[in-house]
Amino acid sequence: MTVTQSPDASPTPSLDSRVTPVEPLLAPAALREEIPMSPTAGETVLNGRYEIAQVLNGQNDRLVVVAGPCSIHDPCAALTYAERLSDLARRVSGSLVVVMRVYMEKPRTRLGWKGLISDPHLDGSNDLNSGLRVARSLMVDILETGLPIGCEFLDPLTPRYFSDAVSWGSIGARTVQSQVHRQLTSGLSMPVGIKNATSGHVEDAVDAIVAASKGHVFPGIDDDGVASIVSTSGNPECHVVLRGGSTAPNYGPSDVANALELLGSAGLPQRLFIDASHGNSGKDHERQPHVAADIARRIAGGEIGIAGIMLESFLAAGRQDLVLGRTERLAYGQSVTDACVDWEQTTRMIEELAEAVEAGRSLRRAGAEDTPLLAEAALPATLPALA
Ligand SMILES: O=C[C@H](O)[C@H](O)COP(=O)(O)O
Ligand SMILES: C=C(OP(=O)(O)O)C(=O)O
Repeated sequence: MTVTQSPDASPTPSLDSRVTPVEPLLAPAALREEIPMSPTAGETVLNGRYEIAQVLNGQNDRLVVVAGPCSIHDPCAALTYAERLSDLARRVSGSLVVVMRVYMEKPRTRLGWKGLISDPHLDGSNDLNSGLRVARSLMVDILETGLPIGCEFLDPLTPRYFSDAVSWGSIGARTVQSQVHRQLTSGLSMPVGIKNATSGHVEDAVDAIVAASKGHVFPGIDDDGVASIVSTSGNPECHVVLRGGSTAPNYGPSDVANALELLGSAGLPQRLFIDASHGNSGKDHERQPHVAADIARRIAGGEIGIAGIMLESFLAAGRQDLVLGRTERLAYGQSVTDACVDWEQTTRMIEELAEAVEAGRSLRRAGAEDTPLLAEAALPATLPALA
């Protein structure tokens, strides 16, 4: 068969038959210079990382609460939420380390809006350079309220643009088995929660923690955006997040005990987070308070394996459909991805969790022995020295 080629065809016809023009992406260093972090914001990031690591390794008996919208679509509403959460966080700081969920990248089951970095104008124009600017700028503003930030890392290139602003990272249920994400995690500078797979399998998260704890060498970009060979030293601060599965939740005492046993048999610290949303609430926001109340009751009763909880929460309850290009139709402060609990419910849940931590403490103080949250022997040799 003779293949004829048109005169204006690509000089490499086997390349790019499905790629429309490639455009330049701004460089990470240029973005960081354009939107710098103040010393106060930088201190919030480092304090957040330090406090979360201390809770994870049992040196601090508070509970980490990662709360915020399923996704950020409106920076103004997100900042209003941050200001409220920051006040609440200060009030409960004796019992809880509150981190705001600032999710800028959304992994989709099939198709859908992929988050503020991918499509900041919510109109399908996919203006990634603006998306990176809006995302970093909002993160810096949130840090100024004194709140540390948590987010999911989805694209392997984007962390260089904003990971310096993040105190807690997550690898999601859809990417937990991905080698690319495990390599990425091995080089992240903060504690990272690894979700169980959407199937409910916790083993995948344990495998990812082991893989990410070691150093890797892989392709990436440098601060100038140049394709580079990246070498990492491994991340010893990864932990499981139980998020439920497609057929059942996994926040109950036996689910936690099984996950802790899996961690123990892999030589990992026996502490984990629980996501009150997603598979643990069947994506029904009205079930989240029940999940959080159950966890609060168990913490008050002395259960010690739970280091953190995730809540999907925003100003208004529920969710709404996003029609690309029709943002004037959107209700203020309501999620455009998964349904969230509203601000009033969030306050009640966080206060209840703070009381539970205090009750658990009193129980331990009253006990004949002072039960450590994590036995010294269970700490991995690789844990970094905490200043
Ligand atoms: O947390 C958000 C969603 O659960 C996740 O991005 C998947 O969303 P989808 O199933 O609506 O695509
Ligand atoms: C996508 C998320 O969760 P999961 O990976 O558990 O589905 C999320 O927390 O936004």
